Amino acid sequence: MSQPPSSSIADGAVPPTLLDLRGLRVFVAGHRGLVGAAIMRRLASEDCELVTDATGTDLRRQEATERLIAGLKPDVVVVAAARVGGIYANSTWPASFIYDNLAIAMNVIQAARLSGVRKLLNLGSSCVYPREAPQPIPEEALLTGPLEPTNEWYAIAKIAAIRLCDAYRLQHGCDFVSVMPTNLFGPGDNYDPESSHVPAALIRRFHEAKRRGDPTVTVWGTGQPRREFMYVDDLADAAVFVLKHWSAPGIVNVGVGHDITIAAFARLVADTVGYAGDLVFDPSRPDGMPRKLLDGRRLEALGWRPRTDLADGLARAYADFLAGGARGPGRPLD
Ligand SMILES: NC(=O)C1=CN([C@@H]2O[C@H](COP(=O)(O)OP(=O)(O)OC[C@H]3O[C@@H](n4cnc5c(N)ncnc54)[C@H](OP(=O)(O)O)[C@@H]3O)[C@@H](O)[C@H]2O)C=CC1
Ligand SMILES: C[C@H]1O[C@H](OP(=O)(O)OP(=O)(O)OC[C@H]2O[C@@H](n3cnc4c(=O)[nH]c(N)nc43)[C@H](O)[C@@H]2O)[C@@H](O)[C@@H](O)C1=O
Repeated sequence: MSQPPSSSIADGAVPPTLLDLRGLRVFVAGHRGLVGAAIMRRLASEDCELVTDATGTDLRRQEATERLIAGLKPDVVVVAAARVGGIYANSTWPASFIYDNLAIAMNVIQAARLSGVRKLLNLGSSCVYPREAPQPIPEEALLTGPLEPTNEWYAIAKIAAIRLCDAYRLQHGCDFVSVMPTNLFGPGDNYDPESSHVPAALIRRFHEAKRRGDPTVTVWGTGQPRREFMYVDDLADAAVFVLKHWSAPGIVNVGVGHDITIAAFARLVADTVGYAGDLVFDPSRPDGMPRKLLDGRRLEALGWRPRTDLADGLARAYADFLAGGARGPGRPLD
């Protein structure tokens, strides 16, 4: 398992601390997920008390969620619990993606207010932006156009969560903030072929093809879409940075500042895994959003930078996969 970055702030560029985490009780909802586990690793180097839900409460249930959070009495909540999946899962199970994510956001945010939580960090996603948003995508592009159809249902739930945080700030004075990370990958990812995102899907597919000696591997879509990929421990570092140094309505993008075609990304994953065969593209599979590069200047202006290079991050993710770190598809659909 890779170590989280200790700090990514250049000397002399540290902005004022708005929240001192020392001695605070921090509840990470979804602490076993890709993002939640990375945030737990990062918070381990802060002098705070980590509290988790050992019982696996279904956060879609309002009363159970309110009971849980009232009992845990956290000062800070990170909402990393969500129904998450790649392009196939999002387009195949729209009801689960909109319902689960609306319910989790609504319940956790309300329970946090009721129990007097001092700060809440809501995890959104770059998929909240319109399909035809300008590139790189500034935060101001939110709600300016139609969404990408392959993840519209999920995006609507994620946008509702952003607006919940803003509404609670307006009406109740709650310090609830939202970050929009780009596509993530890293230790403990979901490697299920149906519900995974492209990094985990391709790591597994190339690994299995190498083991079997397959001459070709199929990559979904045309290979032409562009994506921006961030190693999840960098996102975790940004999340803790935002908790400490950001307090405002609206959203903050978290990206790496450059993107890559899926074709080039697939070749990089093949090289990481040591697969030397050919790639075959399957255009019968959806490409999804043509491009999704975030404008990260808002966070950059505060002094935060990512630190993990894509090839290095992929090597760490593959090492974790080989060491048995892969997670399954998560909670069943109902
Ligand atoms: N992965 C990515 O590329 C990106 C992720 N994000 C955002 O980060 C957040 C976390 O995503 P990620 O870590 O990848 O997702 P994962 O699927 O890896 O983890 C999701 C977590 O949510 C928990 N969970 C799901 N449903 C429920 C429920 N009904 N009640 C309680 N807990 C639940 C899971 O619990 P359990 O472990 O018990 O199953 C799991 O711990 C999401 O908001 C997502 O939008 C944003 C951009 C990119
Ligand atoms: C983070 C973001 O992620 C999701 O959006 P997405 O960026 O389209 O996610 P993806 O990782 O599944 O695909 C990226 C690209 O890669 C191509 N691709 C090739 N081969 C495989 C493949 O084998 N699996 C997958 N999943 N994609 C593949 C695929 O066709 C597409 O062009 C949202 O639904 C939503 O969950 C969200 O928030």
